Amino acid sequence: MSSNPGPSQGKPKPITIITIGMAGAGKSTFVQRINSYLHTENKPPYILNLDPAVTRVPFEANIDIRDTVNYQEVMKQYNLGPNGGILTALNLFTTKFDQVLGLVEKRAESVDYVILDTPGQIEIFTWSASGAIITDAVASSLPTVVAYIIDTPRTTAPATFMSNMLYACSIMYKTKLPFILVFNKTDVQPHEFALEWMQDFEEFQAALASHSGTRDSEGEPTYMNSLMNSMSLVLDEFYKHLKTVGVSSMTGAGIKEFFQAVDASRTEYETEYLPELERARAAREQSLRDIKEDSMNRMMKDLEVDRQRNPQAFARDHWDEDDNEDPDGDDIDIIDRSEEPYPGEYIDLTRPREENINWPRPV
Ligand SMILES: Nc1nc2c(ncn2[C@@H]2O[C@H](COP(=O)(O)OP(=O)(O)OP(=O)(O)O)[C@@H](O)[C@H]2O)c(=O)[nH]1
Repeated sequence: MSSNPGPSQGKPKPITIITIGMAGAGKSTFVQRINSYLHTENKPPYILNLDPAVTRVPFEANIDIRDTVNYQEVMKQYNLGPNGGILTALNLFTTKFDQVLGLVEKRAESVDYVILDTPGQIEIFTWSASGAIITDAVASSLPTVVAYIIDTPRTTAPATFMSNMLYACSIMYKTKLPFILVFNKTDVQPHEFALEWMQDFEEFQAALASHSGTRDSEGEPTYMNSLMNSMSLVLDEFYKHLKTVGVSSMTGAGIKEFFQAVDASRTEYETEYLPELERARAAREQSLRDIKEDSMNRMMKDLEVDRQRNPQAFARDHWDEDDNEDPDGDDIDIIDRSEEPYPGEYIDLTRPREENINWPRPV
């Protein structure tokens, strides 16, 4: 695994797009659309399908999880339901992910974009250990951006919109990666309403108030209504860190703008994510060094206590460098007990091996 995803001499490293979204949001159709766009731009991408349960993908994946793990077999063998089967299949595949990354890195010189299509059940990727391992492995090797696909026609109700944004927010803070909100299916429903709600929380609160069911029988705002009002203020901060694009995976509208957002994310990755990653790496290494040093200090302290308690023994045991010279020339002092006559043998003290030994008897 490469440890330097930063800009190098010559061709910049390919940027990885991880597509995530609720079931039916249009991830696969979107991947197919960006794939055909990149082909027309003469920049064919490298595609990974990570959905083991998908029956048909509308694109030719370079690496397909289904070639490695048979999800139906996993369900049978491990006696699992569909979601457990998908999760276990993804876990099994993750154990081989270093090979996947090796293959991707081999193609780094010839491709500009690597695309990951993830399982339809969003939580299987976003909240599983394997999803986190895959995301971290890719992001520590190549510049990476998350494309969060939203089903725009199904997000026009303020409560649904809020749930979707909270989900996106949690993924963004979990991965800490550059994040693009992709409002898909704009051929059916333009996404301007969402932009207005994101730019001005009062617009969102007004939309919320105009929806039925937001007041109880006494005319007071319901608990949900108050909660969502407050959340809209909280999310205001989250919206500032986002790029948004409206696309139609059906017609291809907005795809060019999507790639402008992706290319802009490279800078964000290099200036924000990468230094954070290197800081985390350095902190981890420092903490390992600290643990080692602490153990060493404790061991030396213990030795010091022993020396003070028993200075004569210490004087006898004093390690003389000259005494330590190995006549054979190989400086190994470790004793191999397996050379002894009865290595590791259980000794039954009640039946001494040599009869002439006078074992003390209990009185
Ligand atoms: N009108 C319209 N329909 C779309 C668009 N994108 C996807 N769809 C439709 O939305 C449905 C779901 O699309 P998929 O690409 O299968 O969605 P997905 O998120 O990959 O689905 P799962 O992986 O099963 O969760 C399909 O019927 C698509 O034809 C779009 O931009 N416009």
